[in-house]
Amino acid sequence: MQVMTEHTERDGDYEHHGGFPVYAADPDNGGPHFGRLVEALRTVQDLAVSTAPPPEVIAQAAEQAEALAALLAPYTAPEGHYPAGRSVGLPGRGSLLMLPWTVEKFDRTGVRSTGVFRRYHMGGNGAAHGGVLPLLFDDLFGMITHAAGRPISRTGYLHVNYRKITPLETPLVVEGRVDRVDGRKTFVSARLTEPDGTLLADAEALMIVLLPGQP
Ligand SMILES: CCCCCCCC/C=C\CCCCCCCC(=O)SCCNC(=O)CCNC(=O)[C@H](O)C(C)(C)COP(=O)(O)OP(=O)(O)OC[C@H]1O[C@@H](n2cnc3c(N)ncnc32)[C@H](O)[C@@H]1OP(=O)(O)O
Repeated sequence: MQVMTEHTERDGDYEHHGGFPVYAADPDNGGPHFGRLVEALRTVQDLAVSTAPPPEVIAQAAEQAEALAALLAPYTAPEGHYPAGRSVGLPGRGSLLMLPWTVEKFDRTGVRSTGVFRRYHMGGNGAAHGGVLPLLFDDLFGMITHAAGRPISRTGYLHVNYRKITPLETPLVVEGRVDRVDGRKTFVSARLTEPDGTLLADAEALMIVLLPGQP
């Protein structure tokens, strides 16, 4: 996967990143234990929304969670200086906010990512929550815009068509591309499918290049 490297082909005005801080991928993916920590925390998230332990177990879990928070709290760092979101070799770039998906293709012609929605992402009746699909598409559209060499852009609008119930714990594919560029505007689209091509959802969005200094 090629992300924000010196070799990525870019538009001439690429360096105008609005007011964004300068980010760089973390080549170490947060070091030898970070991926393990993120996966353990994801499993805790899955269990936190799907278990009904007795009060004494909840009390024990609360104590351990509070102890973990106290362990990490002294190490807060400025945006762009922690591995979460920059560990491009980890599912969801090592960010708990992102879906734990793996980028398989990342170039000017588009981005493809594969993964599953987990228990944590459930809405109702065993299906993925409607709100996590825009999250998946929005992050994909950010990557597509980036992979196409466009300057840092923000989402102007994002439209999702929910075509079919999105299952949990089922390998899925999301793939999208730039459809059209018009000045600062990048029109992008993507499809979420099962491996056999069954369409679950599709989306289109407008990504707008930030002006110098724009937040
Ligand atoms: C990381 C480390 C290394 C590893 C890297 C791994 C890969 C990384 C990949 C990726 C990186 C991540 C990159 C970030 C991605 C983030 C994505 C988001 O979710 S952003 C959050 C949600 N979006 C907002 O919060 C925007 C809020 N809105 C705004 O800030 C403004 O509206 C803004 C800047 C988007 C535009 O405002 P104006 O005043 O500059 O521009 P105006 O004139 O309004 O619009 C420009 C053109 O766009 C049209 N336009 C604007 N909004 C529209 C809309 N909603 N519908 C239709 N047209 C719209 C306008 O009509 C105008 O068009 P005409 O030039 O006249 O043709």
